[in-house]
Amino acid sequence: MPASTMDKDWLCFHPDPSKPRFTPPPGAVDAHCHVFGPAAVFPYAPERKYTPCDASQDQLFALRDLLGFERNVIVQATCHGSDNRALLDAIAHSNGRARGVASVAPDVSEADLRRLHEAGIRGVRFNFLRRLADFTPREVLMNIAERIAPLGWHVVVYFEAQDLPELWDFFTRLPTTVVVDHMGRPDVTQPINGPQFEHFVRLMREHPNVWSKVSCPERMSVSGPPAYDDVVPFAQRLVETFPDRVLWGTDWPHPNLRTHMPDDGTLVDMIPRIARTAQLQQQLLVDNPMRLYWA
Ligand SMILES: O=C(O)c1cc(C(=O)O)oc(=O)c1
Repeated sequence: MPASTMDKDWLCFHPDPSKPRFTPPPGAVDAHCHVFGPAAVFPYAPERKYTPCDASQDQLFALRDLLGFERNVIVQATCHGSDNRALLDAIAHSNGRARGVASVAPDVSEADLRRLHEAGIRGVRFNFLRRLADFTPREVLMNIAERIAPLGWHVVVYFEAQDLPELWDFFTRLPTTVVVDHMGRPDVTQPINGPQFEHFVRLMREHPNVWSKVSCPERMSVSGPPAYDDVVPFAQRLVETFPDRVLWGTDWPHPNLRTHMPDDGTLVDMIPRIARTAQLQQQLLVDNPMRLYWA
């Protein structure tokens, strides 16, 4: 099978997203999105767990403009492993309007880290979902975290809520800002004040270096599109409790969705439901991501 043949059941991103009704504030940042390939130029990693459709930097930048955003934070997708070339090329062609979160190999050199910084990388991503990445020992990850800390970078962590108890000690020992992808993937059929989500809120309350992305309703919702009503209270609670430690992103091109592909315009229209004042929207979309990525 050629390297670029996408998985049989792969859903490609929405071909024609709507223009949102909500207008983001000037300078808004889509702080979680990816590029895939194109594989002919930037091949997918041999150790990848999925083969997606190509989703290029030009398509990402066109979406950014359609949605009314000014900047992107591009997060290394697991299908590219620790080969960050597609990500770096996208940042290089963004006219200063993109920064990135990379994946790095344990033996990455100091010189490589400095080059990544020059190229616009401001964090590394650790993935704890076995369907996406192979297990890496905690001490190996801790060593990477200790080496990126002096650069002022942060660690982005992706895990599912049921794994937080086991990961708690590791997360709370990290020497950097820690940014949690997709609210720590709560089971939104459980109560908002039930033990699972309370545990995550406690992590953020007790550890002021922990931030959360209030992203990916399309992944968590059981009630489904276009409103994703069941996810709203979870995101709203984090935005209102920790207004200076939340980020928002589209998650375009939405890897591994199986049931439907969201209209990205609809996702943007959820923002005023989760950040209900102009002040909260300004923090979520502009002030917080600018502090973390463009300071
Ligand atoms: O849930 C996922 O499948 C997923 C995958 C990736 C990735 O492969 O990098 O990134 C995400 O933010 C979410």
